[in-house]
Amino acid sequence: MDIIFLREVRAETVIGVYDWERLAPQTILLDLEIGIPSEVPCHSDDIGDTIHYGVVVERIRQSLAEQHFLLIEALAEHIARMVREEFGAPWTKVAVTKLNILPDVKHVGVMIERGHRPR
Ligand SMILES: Nc1nc2c(c(=O)[nH]1)N=C([C@H](O)[C@@H](O)CO)CN2
Repeated sequence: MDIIFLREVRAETVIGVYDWERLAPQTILLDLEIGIPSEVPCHSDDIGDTIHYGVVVERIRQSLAEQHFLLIEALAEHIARMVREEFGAPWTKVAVTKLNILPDVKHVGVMIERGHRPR
């Protein structure tokens, strides 16, 4: 399967289980791998045959501005579902990273995989 990847996408969202985290949006980083349904775009050279990564990023940022989660697990699941249901990806891997959350820990995060990844 051919895979589009996006590294360290910055997004603003309200996320966290504690009251102080619900007061204002924080910056998170997203890493995505998105399986593309076919090899057609490699031959057609046509954006209409693939998943437009710019549109994916805009959709995620828009959604996270409107929808808020307590857990990074739930946020990752939301993104994975959008990527699969709205963009037709058969498989995706989503990592969510929170910055400067724990003392003496650079980053914390979660990584999930959803869908089937053919060989
Ligand atoms: N497995 C998780 N553990 C924790 C989460 C989370 O989303 N998943 N969140 C928090 C707090 O929101 C934290 O970011 C602030 O201290 C704690 N543990």
